[in-house]
Amino acid sequence: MDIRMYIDGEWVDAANGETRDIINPLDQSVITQAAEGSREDAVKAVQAARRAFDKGPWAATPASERGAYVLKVAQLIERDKEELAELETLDTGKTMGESRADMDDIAGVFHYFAGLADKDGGEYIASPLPDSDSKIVREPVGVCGQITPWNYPLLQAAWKIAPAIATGNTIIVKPSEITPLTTVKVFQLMEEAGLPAGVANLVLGKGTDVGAELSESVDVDLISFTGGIETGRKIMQSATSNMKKIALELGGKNPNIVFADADFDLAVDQALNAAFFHAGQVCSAGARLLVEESIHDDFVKAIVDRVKNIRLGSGQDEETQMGPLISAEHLSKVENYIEIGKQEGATVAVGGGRPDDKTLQKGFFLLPTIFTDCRSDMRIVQEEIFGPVLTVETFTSEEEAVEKANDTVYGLAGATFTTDISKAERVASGLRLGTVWINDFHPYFAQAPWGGYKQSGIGRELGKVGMEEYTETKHIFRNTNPEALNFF
Ligand SMILES: NC(=O)c1ccc[n+]([C@@H]2O[C@H](COP(=O)([O-])OP(=O)(O)OC[C@H]3O[C@@H](n4cnc5c(N)ncnc54)[C@H](O)[C@@H]3O)[C@@H](O)[C@H]2O)c1
Ligand SMILES: C[N+](C)(C)CC=O
Repeated sequence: MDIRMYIDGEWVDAANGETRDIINPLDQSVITQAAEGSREDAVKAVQAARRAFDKGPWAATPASERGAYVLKVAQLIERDKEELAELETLDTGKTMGESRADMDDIAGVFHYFAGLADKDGGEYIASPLPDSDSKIVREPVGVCGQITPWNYPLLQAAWKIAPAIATGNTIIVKPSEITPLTTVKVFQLMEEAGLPAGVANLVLGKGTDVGAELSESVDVDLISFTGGIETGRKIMQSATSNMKKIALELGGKNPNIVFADADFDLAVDQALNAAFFHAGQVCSAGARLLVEESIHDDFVKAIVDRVKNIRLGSGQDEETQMGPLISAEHLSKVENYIEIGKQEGATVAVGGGRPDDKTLQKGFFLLPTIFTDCRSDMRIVQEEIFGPVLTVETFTSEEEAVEKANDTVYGLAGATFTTDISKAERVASGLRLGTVWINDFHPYFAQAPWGGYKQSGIGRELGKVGMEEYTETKHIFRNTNPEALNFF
């Protein structure tokens, strides 16, 4: 597959000719080489997007027509779903089941925003002044930079691309430099759908070059970023160059609260799903288990027994339940956290190292790991590890559970398991999180907003509110009987 950039309707190599090896996390083989863009390429893409917004017809194209383009992209994604899923698995190591679920979500997101594109006709409000009309309309923000991470490469891009182009913006997408494959493929599909030149641009390359250029550029009106908290901080600072709008989807340290009255088997099953789906490399992973003290020992025994049976392997093998981590660098970061946990006095109940299986030695595999005897003040409980590592704490009252769950700088998502629905509703209301699941973990879909409280982010993606992030609100006031005031 030709991994080049798409700028102003043309597929191009990096201006300086640089390329990067794209590594398969399963066995460290080189999948392909990708163009490695620089600031120079980012500047060209911003200029193309600027021209397409300021001079092109895109923003003024009827919303129903823009919606039709977005719908066409959805249909092309559905047509190529299996190929896209295979590419995502190759690039990230996630299982084919996980990749197929991503592709379903991605097609759903394009369908949803295609449908919303022409639904907002503005609104008249009751003007308090006589002889006047007062109308509120929403218009596109302008040129949008969109920076995405490696864990859900295409899904996170789709959440940004679909609402942005549906509302008449022009975009420059910068995927993670280590996982560009599916984003490139979807740009090929957008070209096939007939999107005009300059409306959607793709620049590959490092965050510190391409990403920084997009965040600093005074020609970019909005930056939408999904990634780590420290990168988010830098982007927020760079965005002050022209006070661009920012949307930040950052990390999480997500609590999963299990009460003694929960359906035990369901809660065990979902605690594993929460923590180990995609090897825990999920912003909303339920990495922090809070179990009511009276069932702690039984619960830990049950999850440890099941964790021992999790099948590690190639994402392409339909029997595999957990793939490798994304890179050598990330594996070493997660292993370091396991050492920190031991030094802090937590107990490794299961896992804690790399697998012995000889067939897995070339991949970035780590055994699913559970720490017990954890305290809220430990680094492994407070910091986002972003790997298959679960910490377990206990509580003895509803109030203590909520207090402990809220005791991190993050506020992305979390869950509670109980058969007492009133208790579940009280807990959901007490949690300072953007998403709360009751008796479930992980569901998200195009219709519901996604985003974080506290340091998990700013703004929301998905839902109507996610669409509004890509619009400016304008008040148009018309005096229907103008007369001179003669003040001066
Ligand atoms: N809240 C959410 O919805 C959500 C979803 C997925 C991932 N995440 C978070 O993403 C993180 C993992 O992803 P990652 O390791 O790719 O994150 P990262 O912050 O290292 O990188 C994300 C993107 O930012 C770019 N980047 C890096 N430095 C930059 C800079 N100085 N200026 C501009 N761009 C820069 C990278 O090249 C990449 O494209 C985790 O913290 C995870 O929780 C959050
Ligand atoms: C937003 N989500 C859950 C799809 C991916 C987070 O990493």
